[in-house]
Amino acid sequence: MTLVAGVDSSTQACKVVVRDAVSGALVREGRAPHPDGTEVDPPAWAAALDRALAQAGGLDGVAAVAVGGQQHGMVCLDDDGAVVRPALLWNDTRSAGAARDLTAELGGGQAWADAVGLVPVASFTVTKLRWLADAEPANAARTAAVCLPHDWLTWRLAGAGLPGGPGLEALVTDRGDASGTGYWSAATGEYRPDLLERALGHGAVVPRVLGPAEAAGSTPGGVVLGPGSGDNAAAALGLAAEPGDVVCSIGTSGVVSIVSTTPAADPSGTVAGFADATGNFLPLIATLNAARVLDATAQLLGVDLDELSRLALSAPPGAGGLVLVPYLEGERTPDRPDSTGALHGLTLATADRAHLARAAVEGLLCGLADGLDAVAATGTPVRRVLLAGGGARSEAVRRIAPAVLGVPVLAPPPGEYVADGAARQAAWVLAGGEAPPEWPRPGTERYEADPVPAVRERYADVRDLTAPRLR
Ligand SMILES: Nc1ncnc2c1ncn2[C@@H]1O[C@H](COP(=O)(O)OP(=O)(O)O)[C@@H](O)[C@H]1O
Ligand SMILES: O=C(CO)[C@@H](O)[C@H](O)COP(=O)(O)O
Repeated sequence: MTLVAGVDSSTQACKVVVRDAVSGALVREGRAPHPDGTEVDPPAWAAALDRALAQAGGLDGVAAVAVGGQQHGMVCLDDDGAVVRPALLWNDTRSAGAARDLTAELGGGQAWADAVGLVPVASFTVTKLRWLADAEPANAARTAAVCLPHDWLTWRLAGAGLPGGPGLEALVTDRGDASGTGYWSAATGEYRPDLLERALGHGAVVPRVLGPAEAAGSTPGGVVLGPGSGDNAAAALGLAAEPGDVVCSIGTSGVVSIVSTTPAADPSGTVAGFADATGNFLPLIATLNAARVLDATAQLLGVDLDELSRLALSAPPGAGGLVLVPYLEGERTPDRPDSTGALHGLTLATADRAHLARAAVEGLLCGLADGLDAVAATGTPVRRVLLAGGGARSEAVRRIAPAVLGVPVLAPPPGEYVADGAARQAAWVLAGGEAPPEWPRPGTERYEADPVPAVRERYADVRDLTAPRLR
């Protein structure tokens, strides 16, 4: 049996799956938590990967491994390959001002959409580089190379950091993750070094962009490395999503993405024109507030997530007019980095646990419903909507989603689809060929509900009525 491993180095944890390269059958798995916060020292990811791999039985007998990872995080390296400062993650909003500056400097959203298929918001790497240049010029000056979390972990697996290990020139990435930097275009397949230099103040080494099944070298032990990808592109691969398939992921981020054969370039900045991990495209919207809205509401109510789900399902659709605007981390879509969450519509009748639980689920889903409208407007007809991410383990989310989104949703069994996608990519690198190996598609359970447009209408009325964050 030939084994392959897939890694998901996501916001909250590192997950590893080891699968049979031919059948895709799960053989072993492991996971380890990541530190909290929106700034993380990359060695903490390497330590979590080591722990998760050890729990999964290590790479013994594994022929190939690939890494999927949270997108956009800014990993700056000096000439010797040492990390310059802790990485700013995708959900760190301190670069919101830099995003506004960069957008204005290039002449607005249309110019950025034309250049790289996206308009800067605080999540994208390019804005973090400008923040670094403005706030920490000495660190910006020391930065010789810039890469992303999955690129850095792949490079470490190749032996970087070990005596005689590879240098900066060996950094590699893939189309999926490169397309989230703001200085690589999914439409042209080319870097825009001028945009990186505009942000950072000088040029820097960037990872070579590999093809979807191109080997990224090997570990010192001889395990073949796949190019890896951003977590959303890897999830699409793990779910075997095809053009027209929408993946709605409820993890730390809320994501709605659609596999498409054509690149997207939305000058409003709502939809980011990313690439996928197979050679296609992945227009995507992301929110900063998804599963953790459920975590926070459960904590507020002093219940676990199963009880939160039960409470939410016991309240009526629309929660009697109670609306939770879920901007607990600020927000990216819509672009409100300085906003906070809010509760509207409190009455004696709605001031109870069940209504609040329902409002939390509906609030996060309303953000994703706006996202579904936006990705559907990019022109690729929506074939089906798949639910993924840790938050999809909530029965309330699965049952309320079709009412808020207005379409039936398909829920695959709970699983680690990002890590699965990375493992499938590793198997593809071994097998070669034009398409990834055919592994059995995850079965899905279909959830349907009568659409309740009033939920989104009331949400739209109040979502901008929030207080600014205290800085
Ligand atoms: N049964 C459940 N109900 C609701 N949320 C859940 C459930 N199980 C896990 N989660 C949530 O899923 C989130 C983690 O999801 P995951 O997709 O792994 O996140 P990430 O990829 O961002 O690290 C956590 O916030 C966790 O509370
Ligand atoms: O910023 C984005 C997508 O643009 C996020 O989706 C990150 O990629 C983090 O993903 P999770 O850890 O929440 O899965």
